[in-house]
Amino acid sequence: MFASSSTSENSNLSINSIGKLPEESSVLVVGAGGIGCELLKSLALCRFGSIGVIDLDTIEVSNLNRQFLFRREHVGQPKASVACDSIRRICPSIHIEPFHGDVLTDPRFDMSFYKQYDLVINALDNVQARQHVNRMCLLCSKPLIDSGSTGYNGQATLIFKGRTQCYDCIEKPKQQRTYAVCTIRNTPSQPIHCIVWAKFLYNQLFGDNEDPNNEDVTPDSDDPENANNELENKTNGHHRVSTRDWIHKEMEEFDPKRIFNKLFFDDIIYLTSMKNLWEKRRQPIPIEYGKACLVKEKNQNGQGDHDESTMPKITDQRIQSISDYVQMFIDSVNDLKQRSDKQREIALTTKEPTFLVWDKNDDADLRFVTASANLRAHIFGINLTSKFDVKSMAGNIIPAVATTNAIVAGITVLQARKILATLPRLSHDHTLTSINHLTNVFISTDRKTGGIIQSIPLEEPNQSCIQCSDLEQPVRVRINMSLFTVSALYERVIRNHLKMNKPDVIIADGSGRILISADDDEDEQMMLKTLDQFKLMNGTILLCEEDYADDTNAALTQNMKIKLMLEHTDTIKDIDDYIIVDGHVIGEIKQSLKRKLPDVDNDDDDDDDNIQHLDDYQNEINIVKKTKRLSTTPNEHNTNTNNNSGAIHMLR
Ligand SMILES: Nc1ncnc2c1ncn2[C@@H]1O[C@H](COP(=O)(O)OP(=O)(O)OP(=O)(O)O)[C@@H](O)[C@H]1O
Ligand SMILES: [Zn+2]
Repeated sequence: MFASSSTSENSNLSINSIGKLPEESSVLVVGAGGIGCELLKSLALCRFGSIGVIDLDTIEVSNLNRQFLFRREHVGQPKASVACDSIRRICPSIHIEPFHGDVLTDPRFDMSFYKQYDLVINALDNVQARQHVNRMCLLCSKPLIDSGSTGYNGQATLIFKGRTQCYDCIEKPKQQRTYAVCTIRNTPSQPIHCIVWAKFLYNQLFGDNEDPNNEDVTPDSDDPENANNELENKTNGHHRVSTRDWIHKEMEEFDPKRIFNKLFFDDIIYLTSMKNLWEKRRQPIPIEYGKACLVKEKNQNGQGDHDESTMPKITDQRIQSISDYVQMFIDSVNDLKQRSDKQREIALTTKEPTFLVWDKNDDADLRFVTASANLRAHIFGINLTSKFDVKSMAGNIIPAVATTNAIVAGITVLQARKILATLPRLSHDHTLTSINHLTNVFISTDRKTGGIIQSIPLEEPNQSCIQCSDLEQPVRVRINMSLFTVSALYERVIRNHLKMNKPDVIIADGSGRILISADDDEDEQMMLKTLDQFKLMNGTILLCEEDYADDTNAALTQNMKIKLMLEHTDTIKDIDDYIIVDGHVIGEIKQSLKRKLPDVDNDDDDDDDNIQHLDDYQNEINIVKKTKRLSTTPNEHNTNTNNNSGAIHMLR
């Protein structure tokens, strides 16, 4: 089926006879959406003996057109369990088990969970979950197939620890386009600018106000284009008031009409006073609530629905009149206000957030963004956008193609069978034999690169990839993420236990986020936050990197890198407790590690016996690469003193 890169590969397929048979194998499928449903059906029909299915979601009407294991009567039920029920009807003898939960955070999905399976398949739709499963499979040495599709393109790529590139080896292109802040706040010229603005507005009214990415929607008076323009005295008393500050006061006696006038009248008047902006642009025209209700046209300039097609359109695909959008704005604001109040109440007694999170599949969320974006577009003389198109643009969606999903799923099952053929039969040793005959498979409509289905040789791991650069296991620390603070992690685990001085702590999720910077002073408030407040989760890997040079004393110089994996457990109830599960410290250590570095509270020297003394290497001037195993004896390091009350248990 594939455009194979060498004929010898085909002959290697005969090793199927000595490899594992599908009926003897267990596969974990993560994601039961578009590809997941196709995949489960194909795995079952190919007689795979045991399948685990993880999905966090429940079934929505919009899934039914392509996720054929689900029917209308299933809407609202968990995808994982309905998918398993449907598969059991096709293959009654199959052993298939659903897991309704988030692969990122659900404590059930720990290393021992992954170890039950011969093979893991990703059928996910987001980078974060894919990265997480990739890391878990590297940790557990499990073969992983990452399947995915975008429109007519797709892939089924193979990941084997230490033998191929992993998911993190290649930097992911930023999926979201970025727009200049001034364009969004002051001078939009395309529908997408208004949609981005409307999503920021949603966050300001109902979302996470502490999220630093939540850009203010108020006119930006620092716009460089408006330099040297005196503002305040030209605004006829319309002062610029930050929407974020304004809304908090306003929420008390909540009036959607006042919000309307602030956004679409007062702020626009202020914008028009920034004269330089409008020298070469059409000036925006403010609208007041009362007058806007009367505008029956689709747009101020007579613009609007340019689609001359005579095809009948479903309601959501139609452009509506301005007065319709005014009504849509008022109604959706009222709906969301009610929901936001309810959410705050729920948050008092649960771990739920206090704010709403925008979701393209939620009708009130979509109505709010459609109405706000179109009212703004009308003011700036920009074409209006239907609710249907807003959903696609705001959700950054490329439509899913059912046929591509079916092809990807078929190829993925073939890939799975080839992998099983490399696993020794009747043995618990999961070491792969030869993988020379395996390839990555891509489906591409770009004909320049070859056939539609292309088979590309596997590549070696990228040595600069954080996951693959060294193959030592990270130090695993078990904590309760909702109790353990950044400060406890830094002081107790990183400085006191791992004996680092002042390392950078980088979140190794591809985002480049730095949790703690060695160069900056510690922000006390931020240090007191718990790890889950930083959206760190079960399985997150932190890279602690220290490049400490003491000019006056070479013995204090150290260059260390330690990978720290966070494992969440609800069973730890004390905010200071943590458990080091096992691991290696990997470091490039100059001279002696048994030192007293400045600023490090070394009162608790209980690790000294385990620190390798490098005195024997004193004459070596070159950096020595050393691996130090932390203790493996349970409770050997159980310290419970007053000044260091965190209980440390060392387990294997
Ligand atoms: N962290 C996660 N844990 C478990 N399942 C996940 C996680 N992230 C995504 N998924 C699941 O992966 C599946 C991906 O399927 P798909 O790409 O078809 O998306 P969808 O949400 O079903 O469809 P659409 O986004 O088009 O509405 C979804 O069912 C989703 O619930
Ligand atoms: Zn890698």
